[in-house]
Amino acid sequence: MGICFPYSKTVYAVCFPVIQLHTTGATMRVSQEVFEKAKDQLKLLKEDPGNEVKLKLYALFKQATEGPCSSPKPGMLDFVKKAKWDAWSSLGSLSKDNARQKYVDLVSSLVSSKSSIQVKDTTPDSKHGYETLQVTTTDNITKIMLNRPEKKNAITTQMYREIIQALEEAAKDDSVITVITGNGDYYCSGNDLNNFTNIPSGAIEKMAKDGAVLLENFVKHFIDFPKPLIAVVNGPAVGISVTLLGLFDIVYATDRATFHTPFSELGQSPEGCSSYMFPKIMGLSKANEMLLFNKKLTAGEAYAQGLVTEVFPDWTFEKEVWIRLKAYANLPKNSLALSKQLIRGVEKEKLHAVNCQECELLRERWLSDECMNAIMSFFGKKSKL
Ligand SMILES: CCCCCCC/C=C/C(=O)SCCNC(=O)CCNC(=O)[C@H](O)C(C)(C)COP(=O)(O)OP(=O)(O)OC[C@H]1O[C@@H](n2cnc3c(N)ncnc32)[C@H](O)[C@@H]1OP(=O)(O)O
Repeated sequence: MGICFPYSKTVYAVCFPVIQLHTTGATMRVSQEVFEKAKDQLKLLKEDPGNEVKLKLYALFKQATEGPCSSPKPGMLDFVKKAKWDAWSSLGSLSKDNARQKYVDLVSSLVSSKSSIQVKDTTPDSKHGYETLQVTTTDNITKIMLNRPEKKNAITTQMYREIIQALEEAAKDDSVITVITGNGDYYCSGNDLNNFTNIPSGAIEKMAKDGAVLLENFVKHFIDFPKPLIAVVNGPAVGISVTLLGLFDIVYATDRATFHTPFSELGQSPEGCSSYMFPKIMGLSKANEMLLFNKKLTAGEAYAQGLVTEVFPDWTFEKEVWIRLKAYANLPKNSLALSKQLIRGVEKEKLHAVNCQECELLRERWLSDECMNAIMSFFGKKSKL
C-alpha cells in the first residue's frame, strides 16, 4: 500500500533527487555548491523513489541545514509529520557536514541508478571498522555477530564499546530487525575475566568506576533499542549474555544452548536488568535459583521458564531461524518499531533505575576479596591444566 505524502513545494524539491555529482571522498567536506546542485537535481527525477527514500532525503536535508531535530514530537495520529519527525530525529547528533555528505551520496545514487528508482541491494553489506564483531545488513536484517570464537566470544571492554556502536548504527540504518548471535560453538561466555586482570595497584577503584560507567551505558543501549531485537542463541550462554536476554524481544535457541549466570560463584551480582526482569519473566523462586544459586538451565528449561521463545534442534537451527527472521523482516518497519516501543515504553524508566542500581552494586563487588579471589581462581585453575 502506497502512502500519499502531501509534500509542500519546498519539501518536494528537497525530496526528489537527480544529480550528476562529482563524487567526493567520504571524509571530504561537501561544499555548499555541491549540496545546492544535489538539491536542484532532485527536481529532475522522473520516478518516485518511494516514501522511505523521500523520508531519508527529508531528514538528511533538515539535519544538513538546521542540525539535530529539536522541534516537539507530533502526535501519534499525525502520521506524516510524525514519520518526518521520526526520520529527522533518528539522525541523532549527526553533524551537518556528515548529513550533507550523506544527502549528496544518496542523491547521487538515485541519479546514477538506471531507472531512477533505487534498486535494493540484497548482497550482505558488511560493516568495517569492527575488530570483535562481524556486522552485516541484508534482507532488512542487521546481524551483529560476536566474533571471538577462540575465546568463546567473551566480551572485552573493546567488544562492549563495539556492540554499543553497532546498536547505535543498527538503530538508524534501513534494517527492520536486529539480531545478535555468536560465531563458533558458543553464543557468549560473558564478561571477559581479563577485564579485571593486570590492573596496576592503586588503579582498582578507577577500574571499578570506569567498568560500572561502561556497563551502565552498554545496558542502556539495550533498554533503549528502538527496533525489534532478536537473540539467536547458537550455543551455551554465560553471565551478561544471559541476563541481557530479558531485554530482547524474541530469543531463539539451539537445543545445545545452556544458560548460566554464575554470579555468586564469582563474588559478583546480577546485571543487565535481570534482578528485575528475571523474577518478572520466570517468577521469584526460579529467578533465585539462577541468579543466587548459579543454576545452569538447559534450553528446554529456559523455554519452560519463558526466558527463551522457542528451541530448535541444533541441526536445523540456523536454517529454520533465518527463514523465520527473513519473513519477519518483511513486515512494515515503522509498525514494528512503534509497537515495540509501545510495549517496552511502559517499563523504560524502571529499567533505567534498575540498571543504575545494579551497576552501583557491581562497582562495589568488583573491589571485594570475594570477587578478586574468584577471578584469580578461574585463571589459576587454567594455568594448572
Ligand atoms: C568492564 C565492564 C565489565 C562489565 C562486567 C559485567 C558483569 C558481567 C558478568 C559476567 O558475565 S559473569 C560471567 C563471566 N564468565 C565466566 O565466568 C565464564 C568463564 N569461562 C568458563 O567458565 C569456561 O571458559 C567456559 C565458558 C565454560 C568454556 O569452557 P571450555 O573448557 O569449553 O573452554 P575454555 O578452554 O575454558 O575456553 C577457551 C578459551 O576461552 C577463554 N575464555 C572463555 N571464557 C572466558 C571469559 N569469560 N573470560 C576470559 N577468557 C575466557 C579461556 O580462558 C580459553 O582461553 P585460552 O586458555 O585458550 O587462552
